[in-house]
Amino acid sequence: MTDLTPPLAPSLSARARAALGRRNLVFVGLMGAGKSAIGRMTASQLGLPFVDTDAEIERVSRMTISELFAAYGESEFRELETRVIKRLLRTGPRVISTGGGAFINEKTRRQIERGGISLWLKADLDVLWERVNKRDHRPLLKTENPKQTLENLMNQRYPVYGLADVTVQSRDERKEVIVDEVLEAIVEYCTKGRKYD
Ligand SMILES: Nc1ncnc2c1ncn2[C@@H]1O[C@H](COP(=O)(O)OP(=O)(O)O)[C@@H](O)[C@H]1O
Ligand SMILES: O=C(O)C1=C[C@@H](OP(=O)(O)O)[C@@H](O)[C@H](O)C1
Ligand SMILES: [Mg+2]
Repeated sequence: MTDLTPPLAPSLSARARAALGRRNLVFVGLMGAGKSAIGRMTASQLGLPFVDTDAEIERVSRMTISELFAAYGESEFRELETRVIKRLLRTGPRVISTGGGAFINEKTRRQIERGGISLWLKADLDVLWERVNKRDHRPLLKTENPKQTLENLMNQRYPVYGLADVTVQSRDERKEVIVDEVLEAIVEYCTKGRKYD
């Protein structure tokens, strides 16, 4: 007997995976935007390996990010971050979540531009603050007024994050919803071949 059931339409994950092809997907954006959490879930939906650059830096240096900042300062951390990201971009495809400063560094940004699709998870100050004030592992926020520091970083960095290929709004919404929006945005960007926001 012939099976007359119509073929199922490809799922959103499958369409996004096909659209991405051999390219890496690189999450950028400010601390608390959800790069690590949403990046990991997106990788799982795409069936791709996931790497968080902060975790990779901690693994190779056998130090925490806070220890690295304290022992060697931010500029040494950035050197290490650039080297790690360059290596990760060389093979793929994979999903890479960067630390908030990575895309701001010109050298690292050029590497990301060459090696993958950059996706800015954009969020309002209050959303970011709600998320980051629960933990204290971010050395840049160990200041007198961390919320003000975060706002200053927003003002400095948002024009640069705006150079990313794709922008998705991270907000007070379930992570699964944001992941679906990320997948939709990838399909849209890859099929239309232009900046998406
Ligand atoms: N859509 C979301 N809803 C609720 N919590 C979120 C959402 N996205 C991220 N988070 C939480 O916010 C915190 C910061 O997220 P994280 O992925 O570490 O951000 P980043 O890597 O951009 O600094 C984590 O506890 C994470 O689980
Ligand atoms: O914004 C930044 O410069 C940083 C963000 C952090 O990562 P998350 O954005 O994942 O918190 C981490 O790389 C380091 O503390 C510096
Ligand atoms: Mg992170």
